[in-house]
Amino acid sequence: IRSKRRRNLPPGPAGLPLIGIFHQVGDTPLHEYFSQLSKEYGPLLYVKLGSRPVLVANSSRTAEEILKTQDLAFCSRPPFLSMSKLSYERFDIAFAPYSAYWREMRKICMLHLLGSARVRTFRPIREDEVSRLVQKLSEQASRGETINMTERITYLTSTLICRMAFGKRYEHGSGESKEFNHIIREFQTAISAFHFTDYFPWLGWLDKVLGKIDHLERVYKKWDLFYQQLLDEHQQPDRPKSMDGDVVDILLQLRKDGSFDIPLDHIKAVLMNVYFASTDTIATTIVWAMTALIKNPSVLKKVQAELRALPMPQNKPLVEEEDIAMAQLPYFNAVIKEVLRLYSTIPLLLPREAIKDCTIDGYEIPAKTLVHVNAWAISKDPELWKDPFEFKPERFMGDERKFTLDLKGTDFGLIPFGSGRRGCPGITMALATLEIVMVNLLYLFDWRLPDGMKKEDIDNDIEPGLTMHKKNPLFLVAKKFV
Ligand code: HEM
Repeated sequence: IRSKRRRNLPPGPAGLPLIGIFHQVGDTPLHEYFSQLSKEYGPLLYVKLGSRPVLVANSSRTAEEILKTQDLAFCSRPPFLSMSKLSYERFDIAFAPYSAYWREMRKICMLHLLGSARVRTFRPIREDEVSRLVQKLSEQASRGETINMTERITYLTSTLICRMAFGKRYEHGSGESKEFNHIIREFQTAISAFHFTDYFPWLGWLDKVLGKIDHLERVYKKWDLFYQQLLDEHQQPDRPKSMDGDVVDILLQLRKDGSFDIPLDHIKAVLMNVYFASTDTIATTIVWAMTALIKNPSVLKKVQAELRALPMPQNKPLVEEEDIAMAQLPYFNAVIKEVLRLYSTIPLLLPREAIKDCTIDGYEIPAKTLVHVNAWAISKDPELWKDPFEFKPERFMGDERKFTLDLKGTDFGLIPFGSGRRGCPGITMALATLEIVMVNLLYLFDWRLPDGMKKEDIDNDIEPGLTMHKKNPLFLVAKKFV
């Protein structure tokens, strides 16, 4: 009887039979499209994408309902085709369905890979890579060269994470580095590719006919080989002890101890998460930060003045993490928050799935509904944020409540790392990396636009995908300050 009754679903455009609202989205990024719809239909939106029912939370209150009050009902992930394939059929952390397996994996990773103590042990790698970056930038600065910041920063974060996770370092421009970049790009394209199976299951055969399944299989095989070689290298009996300590070593050691009793394929799935959840997100955030600062010279000047007042020993080539840990940097911290607010690195968080039928605001949400929390729209909500599209770190200064806001998902007006059971477990690693890179870029260099370019020429265009990449590279000119 219940299934025959019309459910009291949240409001939203009716869409067409079979395709829902797919045809209406066009080129508008999904987070912006949902945000526009919510102006008409309210903060809780229900639409169909193909035959898939989708719930979108567009306000801090509805986000809190999903990520906190009813977190347990909404803490699974949908079984999308590419994510499933590339995560070893969801035996990772990020795309795994809610289960005892996922809880155990997440607990082990928090304890051994991503907690503050472990993040501290990777400090020498962070400082070494940042000092290599500083060296490169100094050379380019002395020649007055225009620097492709997007390329530099992407290489930095990729190299950093590769060393921490895999114990590998590829020299910029080397054959190995080019090959690695190539398979990274293939992975990124494959994971965010559109598949009919996900939204139009009855057209799933088209994925096969169009060669999409074969392509996915090829990308999967290449990465499987890469992880297998890593595992083999790490298990060589003659591997020097001095090389121990990367994520592969930690996971293999836990497996040997018996405290992490999982097949090697599942270790590969975790390695995938660690690399792909970190590199792109951190690089993108730094590129947007530099974009915002070059477009807002008074903010750039103010944050540099705060950093340059740090008591630094003479002739030290780098601001180290120790120098930052001891300092009070309220304006710098406000700049980081404002970047994450304005640019929302992962605008719709990672998609969730309702585990069971539940009710929000009196509306019925069926089990298996795909759930998006629109972090981008929430952090532009004019009721929470004055002049929401302006870059104003000052909004986080002073004695307002927002000053103490901590990014960990306790204040639902700003949730760049999500919140609740599935919130980002890598936040400590992310913030430590963002901090050391940004402090050094701003302390050690003055920045300007290439000759003939005005700040109005820098666009905010974005690349479609889970992460909100800046579409066009950012070019800047550096001058060494000290
Ligand atoms: C600026 C950098 C980063 C941003 C903005 C970011 C943001 C996010 C967001 C929004 C989610 C989804 C949260 C949700 O569904 O509520 C997430 C999940 C996740 N992040 Fe991050 N992240 C960053 C860096 C990292 C790093 C450095 C790691 C380390 C490996 C990491 C590992 C993960 C994992 C494993 C998940 C899935 C968690 C789960 O499903 O249980 N992230 N991240």
